[in-house]
Amino acid sequence: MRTPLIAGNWKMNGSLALVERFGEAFSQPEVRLPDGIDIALMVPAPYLEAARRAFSAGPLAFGGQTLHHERHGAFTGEISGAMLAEFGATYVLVGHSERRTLFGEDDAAVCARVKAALTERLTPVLCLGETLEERDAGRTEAVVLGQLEAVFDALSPEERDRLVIAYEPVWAIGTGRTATPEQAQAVHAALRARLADYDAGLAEGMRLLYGGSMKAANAAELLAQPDIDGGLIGGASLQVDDFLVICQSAG
Ligand SMILES: O=C(CO)COP(=O)(O)O
Repeated sequence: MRTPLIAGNWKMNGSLALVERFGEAFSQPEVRLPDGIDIALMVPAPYLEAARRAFSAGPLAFGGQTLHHERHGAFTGEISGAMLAEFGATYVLVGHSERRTLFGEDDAAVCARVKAALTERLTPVLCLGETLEERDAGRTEAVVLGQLEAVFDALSPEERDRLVIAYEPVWAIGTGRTATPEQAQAVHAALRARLADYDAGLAEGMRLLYGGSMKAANAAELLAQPDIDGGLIGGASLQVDDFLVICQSAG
């Protein structure tokens, strides 16, 4: 059995006050969360210390949204995995489509960042997804499997076991246009089948999250799919009540 993971990606949103609000809301004794799920928020880097304090007593883990592949050096504006780990982060997103398209991260850069995260004992959440043009051209599987292979081919079997994968169709991110449960399940099944080519145990244990306009109203039917093991949530992870409902849908 795979432990579901509900992860919020705040992107360049939120505030110190929102970190506090989440910390308080999730540590209330009357809050009912399913047993045996993992919950994490990927906060903007300036909020890491606040997250460390506000989430310490509750069920929320936290992580970064990207990292540089070097530990330190003359890379103005960048953040290293060592720094994330120093603040108590346990996860880091790698290869989010916004990083790929807006900040020019190619497969080689994504791969180097995954390796850097693993070196720091962070759990990389490797993000994959096709654009609308690629889907319309019938290339969805080729694109996402290519993104998967670009990283997994470069890792050892022990390293592969330590990743989480998030399938986020680019056309569903921030658009309100969610993939149908069937569309998402089909891609997740293809990803798991490709992982089985590496190793059956790897495929069985790998957590595959869906992301792209997941919200309180559609989380349950997406999370009910056999190969969807959690969610990566943008907009709805900025609302305490919505995020709570999504977490409750994972039980
Ligand atoms: O990009 C996403 C999470 O990483 C998804 O964002 P939305 O949930 O806002 O569509």
